[in-house]
Amino acid sequence: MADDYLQSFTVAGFIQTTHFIGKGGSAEVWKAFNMLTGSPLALKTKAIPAGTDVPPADLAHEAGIYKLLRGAREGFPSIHWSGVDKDQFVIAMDLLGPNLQSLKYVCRGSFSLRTVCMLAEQMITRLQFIHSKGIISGDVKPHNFAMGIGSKARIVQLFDFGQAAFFVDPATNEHIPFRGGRLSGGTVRYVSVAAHLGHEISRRDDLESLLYVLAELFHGELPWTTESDLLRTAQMKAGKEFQDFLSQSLPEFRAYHAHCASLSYGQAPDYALLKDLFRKRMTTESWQYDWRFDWEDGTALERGTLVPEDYVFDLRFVQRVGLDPQ
Ligand SMILES: Nc1ncnc2c1ncn2[C@@H]1O[C@H](COP(=O)(O)OP(=O)(O)OP(=O)(O)O)[C@@H](O)[C@H]1O
Repeated sequence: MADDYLQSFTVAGFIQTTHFIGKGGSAEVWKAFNMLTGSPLALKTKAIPAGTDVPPADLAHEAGIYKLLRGAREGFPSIHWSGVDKDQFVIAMDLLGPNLQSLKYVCRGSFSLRTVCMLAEQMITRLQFIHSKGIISGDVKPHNFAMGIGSKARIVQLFDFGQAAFFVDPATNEHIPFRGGRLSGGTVRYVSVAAHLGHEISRRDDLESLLYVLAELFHGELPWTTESDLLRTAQMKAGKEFQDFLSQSLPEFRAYHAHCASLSYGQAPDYALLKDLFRKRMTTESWQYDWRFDWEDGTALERGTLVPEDYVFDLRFVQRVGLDPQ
């Protein structure tokens, strides 16, 4: 690992960074630890313009969203500290494990149906929770779901609320009115058809994006690729290409799509109906919700995971180097 990936600075007197993890749209993320407890942390940082102490609006907004999600039983990184420290704004949160995009790679490009059903249960529940707080993600993608670490290693965590928005007006407690002519945020590959059209997005759009994510995790690809331009991607999602794709896909995905298509702009999705689609499949196949996903147990994958069998502790190797008493 290059030296510049090993960087150490302290924040708020009790947090010390150890490594650079990565750079997002506008912020940097660091691996760190709490110097008082030793517990691992991740820091999201953004420089403040010289001579000011005004927090950057986007990161301050994200910190606010995390605070609103504090009541969740599980599934979101906890915030340990946020604020201005020296010349940067910092959010200190739980360190997460690998995201679903990396895990898909480890599983050679796609997940088994059992893993997709178990993921769907947790991912729909995460969206249901943020929606219950009046928040929509606006950027549902495999990179924004990561596994926890340690005792949370089988719990899917939703993170990165850089594009999150409120769909309930705090002044009136009403759903925000529909508007057109909006600039589409999110990630082209997964945004809803309405977002492509510049419509204000709502809860149904998060769930539509999740359908694209689940379908890609299962099939390994979607009809549109990174090469398809914006207009072509929108046409494929709304048109025959996605219909054809669905017709050869799982009945669960077809029913899920039909539900999304039936929702009006301000209507609450039927989360239970969506979860039931995958629960029924788990029951029909006599699969247990043991949360042992493919990356932990690759036996349901045709070609196993990328981790070769030789990594498994091998007694013959121990004998060869003379460590075995016999
Ligand atoms: N709490 C965390 N623990 C571990 N890694 C994290 C954590 N938060 C973010 N990361 C990683 O840091 C990198 C940058 O994170 P960021 O949240 O900015 O994501 P991004 O999706 O790249 O940003 P954007 O969507 O704004 O372009 C990503 O690789 C992300 O997986």
